Amino acid sequence: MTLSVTDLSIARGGVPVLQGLGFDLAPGQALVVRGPNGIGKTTLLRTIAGLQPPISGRIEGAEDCIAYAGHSDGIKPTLTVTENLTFWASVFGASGICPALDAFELNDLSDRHAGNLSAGQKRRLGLSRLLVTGRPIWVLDEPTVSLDVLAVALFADAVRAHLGRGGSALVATHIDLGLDADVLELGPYRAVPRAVDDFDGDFL
Ligand SMILES: Nc1ncnc2c1ncn2[C@@H]1O[C@H](COP(=O)(O)OP(=O)(O)OP(=O)(O)O)[C@@H](O)[C@H]1O
Repeated sequence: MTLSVTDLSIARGGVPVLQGLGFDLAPGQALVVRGPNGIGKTTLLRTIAGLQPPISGRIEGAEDCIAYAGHSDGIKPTLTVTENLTFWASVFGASGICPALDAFELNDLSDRHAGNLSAGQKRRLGLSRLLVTGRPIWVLDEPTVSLDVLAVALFADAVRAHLGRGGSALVATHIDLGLDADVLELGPYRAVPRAVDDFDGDFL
């Protein structure tokens, strides 16, 4: 399934941040979203994941196809690692959790309560959820935060394997993941602030 974004304009907190954005993300493709702090990477990914509406524009091919990993890991702290993955597998109808445990080297932690894991371990658990969703389009917001060098490599391997299976990935990151990826630079799409002259005199 190709994700197709056309003439997209988006806002955060009621303030336009990006406008006129368009791109396609095809099966097997990774697209790295780049831009300085505050330009709208998170806002773009939230919009594509369906967590907020755009101002205007079209997003096609996303419905029931997106697995989103945002800043929050979304883990259930009172459940063990295995119980968390089993819960998500049941939600998404996945047949097993072993590939997820293996890919993120979680087997030794499988009986630990998720709330007692370190930040990087929690992040590995949160990312492992991607593998039990069965969804083809991974939308990932700063996925490597808290990960050490080994875990970053595990994550990059998981993305490569996903692309090899015909999946795709849209990744906002400030680091080089070593992926064979295209780059979507958001600078040219920064929304133009309204000129002071555009405001009604009574408002000012
Ligand atoms: N909850 C919010 N309410 C209002 N404005 C927000 C909110 N969250 C972010 N913003 C603003 O929206 C704009 C876009 O923020 P966003 O988080 O999408 O940027 P980003 O490119 O992901 O930044 P970073 O690289 O720092 O994570 C920024 O100006 C930010 O200050």
